[in-house]
Amino acid sequence: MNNVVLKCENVSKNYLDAGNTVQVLNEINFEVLEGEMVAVLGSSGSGKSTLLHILGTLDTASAGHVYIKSQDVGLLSRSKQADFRNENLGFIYQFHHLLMEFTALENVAMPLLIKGLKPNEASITAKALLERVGLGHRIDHRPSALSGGERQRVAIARALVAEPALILADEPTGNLDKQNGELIFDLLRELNKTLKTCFVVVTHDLALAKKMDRIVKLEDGKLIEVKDLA
Ligand SMILES: Nc1ncnc2c1ncn2[C@@H]1O[C@H](COP(=O)(O)OP(=O)(O)OP(=O)(O)O)[C@@H](O)[C@H]1O
Repeated sequence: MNNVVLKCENVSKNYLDAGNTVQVLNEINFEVLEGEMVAVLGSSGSGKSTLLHILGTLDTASAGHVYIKSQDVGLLSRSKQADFRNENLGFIYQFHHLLMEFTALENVAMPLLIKGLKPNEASITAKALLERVGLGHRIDHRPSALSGGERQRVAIARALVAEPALILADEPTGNLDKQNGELIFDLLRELNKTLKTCFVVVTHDLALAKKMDRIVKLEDGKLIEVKDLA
């Protein structure tokens, strides 16, 4: 039987805007199975980032439940949610929040140190992954000495290094040229195949979406399955 890694049950999100309630997400029901890569499409303002933040426990739903590996994450305290994120989730965001005072290697090693690995082991694993994303020659650089695309690849390596069950990505290849975009997608796909890592990827890039196992689209607060992408 397929394992459900992520499940949204009647998830809604409202914002109060100048005294009016705006419903961005309207009773979303959604499942991601172990080993699935799912693309989330939707026009600007349709709620893609809002949904991704709720799935990643970085924001709370106005109603409904999010289960990750059967845990109702809304029932956890803030500090338990942080532990849960470190243990189970990886994030790839456009504004990647690298730690500016640390090198690329130290940024990527950080999740492993938090997990309790010895510095030497963390460093070896982080270095190998930085080489995989084409940054073997940049490991000792701080983010300020890297280009936007290089920073993006450091952030991707950091999201992947601890081998989380679920990776939430917002335009993961957005800042990259075609060649590096393909390199990153191939790496994500390899991780997906070897470790059955799940991906939920928000993107406007239809070519990237078509490479996923499944495509969904946010429209008028609802999430709909897209069968054929024109
Ligand atoms: N804190 C907030 N307060 C009020 N409204 C908000 C807030 N955050 C988001 N919104 C509104 O919710 C809607 C969805 O925003 P969201 O950022 O999730 O869209 P998106 O699909 O990710 O857009 P884009 O593709 O442009 O990044 C927008 O209309 C936005 O203005």
